[in-house]
Amino acid sequence: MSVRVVARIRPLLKSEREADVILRTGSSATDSKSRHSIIGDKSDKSDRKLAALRDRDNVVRIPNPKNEGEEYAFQFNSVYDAEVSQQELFDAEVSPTIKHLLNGFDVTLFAYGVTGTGKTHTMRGGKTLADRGVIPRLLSGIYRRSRKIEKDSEGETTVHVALSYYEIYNDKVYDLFEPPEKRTMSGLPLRDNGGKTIVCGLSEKPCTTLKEFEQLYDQANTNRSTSATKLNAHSSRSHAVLGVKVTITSPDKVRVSTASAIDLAGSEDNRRTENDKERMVESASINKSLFVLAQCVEAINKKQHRIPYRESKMTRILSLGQNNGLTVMILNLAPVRSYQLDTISSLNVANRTRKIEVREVENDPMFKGPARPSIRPSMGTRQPLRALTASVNVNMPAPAAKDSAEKEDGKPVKAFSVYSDKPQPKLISQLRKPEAPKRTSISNAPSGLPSLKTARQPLGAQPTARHDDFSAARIEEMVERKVEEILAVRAVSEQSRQTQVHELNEQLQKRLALLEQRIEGTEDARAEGLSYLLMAKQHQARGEDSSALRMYQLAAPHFPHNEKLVGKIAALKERVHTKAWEEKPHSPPKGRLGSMLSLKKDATQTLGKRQAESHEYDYMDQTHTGFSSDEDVPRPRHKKRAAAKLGQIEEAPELLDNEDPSISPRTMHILSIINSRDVSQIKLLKGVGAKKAEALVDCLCEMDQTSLDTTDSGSVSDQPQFQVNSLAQLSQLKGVGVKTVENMRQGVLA
Ligand SMILES: Nc1ncnc2c1ncn2[C@@H]1O[C@H](COP(=O)(O)OP(=O)(O)OP(=O)(O)O)[C@@H](O)[C@H]1O
Repeated sequence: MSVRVVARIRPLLKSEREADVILRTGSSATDSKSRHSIIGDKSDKSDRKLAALRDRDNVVRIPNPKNEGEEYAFQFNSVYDAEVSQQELFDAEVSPTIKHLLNGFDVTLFAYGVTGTGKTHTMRGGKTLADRGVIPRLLSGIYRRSRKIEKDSEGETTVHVALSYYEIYNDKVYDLFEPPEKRTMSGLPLRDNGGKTIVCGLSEKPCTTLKEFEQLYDQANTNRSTSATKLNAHSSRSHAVLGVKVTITSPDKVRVSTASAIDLAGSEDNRRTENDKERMVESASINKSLFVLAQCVEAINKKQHRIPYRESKMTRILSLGQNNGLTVMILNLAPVRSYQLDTISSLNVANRTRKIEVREVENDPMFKGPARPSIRPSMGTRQPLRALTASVNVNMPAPAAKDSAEKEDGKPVKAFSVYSDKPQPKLISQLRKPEAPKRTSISNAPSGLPSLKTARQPLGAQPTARHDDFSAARIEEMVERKVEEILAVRAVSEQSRQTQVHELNEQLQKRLALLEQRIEGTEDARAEGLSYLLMAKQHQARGEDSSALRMYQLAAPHFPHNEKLVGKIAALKERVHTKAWEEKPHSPPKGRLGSMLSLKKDATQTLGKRQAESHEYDYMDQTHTGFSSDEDVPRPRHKKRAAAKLGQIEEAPELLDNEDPSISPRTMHILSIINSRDVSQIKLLKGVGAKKAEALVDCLCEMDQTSLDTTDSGSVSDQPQFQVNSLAQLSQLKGVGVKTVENMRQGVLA
């Protein structure tokens, strides 16, 4: 069966003019009668009312906005014009569904249309009896019919009505039976339950009379989000869903069915509403959900694989085409031109909705088992398994219980049940559905329903009827047990998951720290390497090839696999050797610091250069602080000054012999000045002065002489033999101390 779509055209409002009416109903051409059928004429009112109801053509016509001479025609299951009353609409469209509802079918009634077209008027209506809308009339009809069923069954069957009422506002679900202060930001969540969408945490109010309903409904409607817009003084800003759950309990079965009455919010053209910011947000949400609804309708029509129900809460709840039972869509229309485009759009959606097929399936009834004598009083006083089994056995006829408890050989059978994962009969409140023959025999029993209990008693003794012996308490017990087990397993797995996550986090942190260290280390090393390169270039620019070579060599480990650098070092080495070979006839081979001693002798030039170098070192300090921590800077441990005796230098042979490969550029600079034996340069070092410089040079010359005496090469050289290789060694020279060396260093830094 397809969705039933009926169109209802509202009368003109006070602000609207008859001249603007563009909608027509009926099959005839643009005659005055059909126009009248919309706007109303009190003279032959009742005749036209009937004509409208009997208008089997059921067509709504609207002119093409681009060509007034052309008309679009939309056919629906019924069309109701402005003269049709609330009572007539209800009698024709809603009343017949009540019978289905009480027979176990779900019923969905929803009003769809542009804002201000009469959806709320249709669903809720006004306060007077005549103005009451579909919803109060539906409830009235349900109660009336329920009383009849109860009366006809002489009290054997009872009908219970419970209500839920919620709104979908800005795509969030709020319980309308709860005051707005109790709302949470996120609203109530939705869950899928056996193909139906349910709202979690929704309150359900039992409602036994129409009066009670009216109170509850009126109160709840004060919680609904409505506001005045330019198009409707009482515009609904949300979709409101009233759920009427009807539970019919007869001696053998329980039937539950639900009627959903939905007053959708209307689509809005915000060029016309002049909505403020808040209204615009609401409007966007309303329009979006209605757009999704239209998309769902289109997708169903086109038999697409994916229907975008889940893109809005409203479509998810409405589940058009997925819900079972009966669905009636009331398309509300305004007859005037200002609504023309929106009306055409609504007519299109409704027209497509008409083609949606819904399964006319009744809800499964829940059949009741034999009545149990007692229900377990509370969860706290849970009985042990054996005792429980005994309580189950209470339901068995005594001889049968005895028979089954003892085998022929006298051995008692197991007095407990084995729980298994095999499919069990339906649990919780839904009791097992008996096999067809049993149902037939029950329904055919002349004595009617009261005979059921006695008719079923003997079944307990049959081997196949073992499951019938589950009492409600037993079933509840089993469910609780299972739930507890599942929860325990979940708790354990959640705990272990959290531990895993924690461990993983720690590991991740460690790895991150390592990576950071590695990156930082690489950066530092690279900066150091770059400083060496810079210094090398400066030395080379000044023609100090040996110093440049040394700097390049120091830089090399920081740039492994750098072929350019390797090539540069090789070329420089070559050049230095050639130079040394060329100079050989005039000068002997240089000491370990070789060409470092080739500083220019001109004092002013040297000073300028020294200042320039000092400046460069400053730059290096800023870029690489590692240079300030010279490893060879002696730490002043004692006040005791190193003796300026040659013999005492031998006390620190490692400093002399082991040339530190990581010697810093500043140290190298100081040592090169010292080894130059140039008093004019040395005296410029901080804290040295002329006297100290002369004493230092004397000391060095003395050392040169000594080393000449100790070598047996016999070669005579003008070049100094002894080279100071570290600051530690320098601090041990005559007239120099740790403090002086520190001063020299600071002088270079300053
Ligand atoms: N059949 C009708 N008979 C008399 N008045 C009607 C009818 N339909 C609608 N109206 C009037 O039209 C106005 C707008 O109706 P209503 O508020 O029901 O529109 P709506 O479609 O629910 O709008 P919204 O989507 O903004 O909530 C109201 O004043 C209402 O009384």
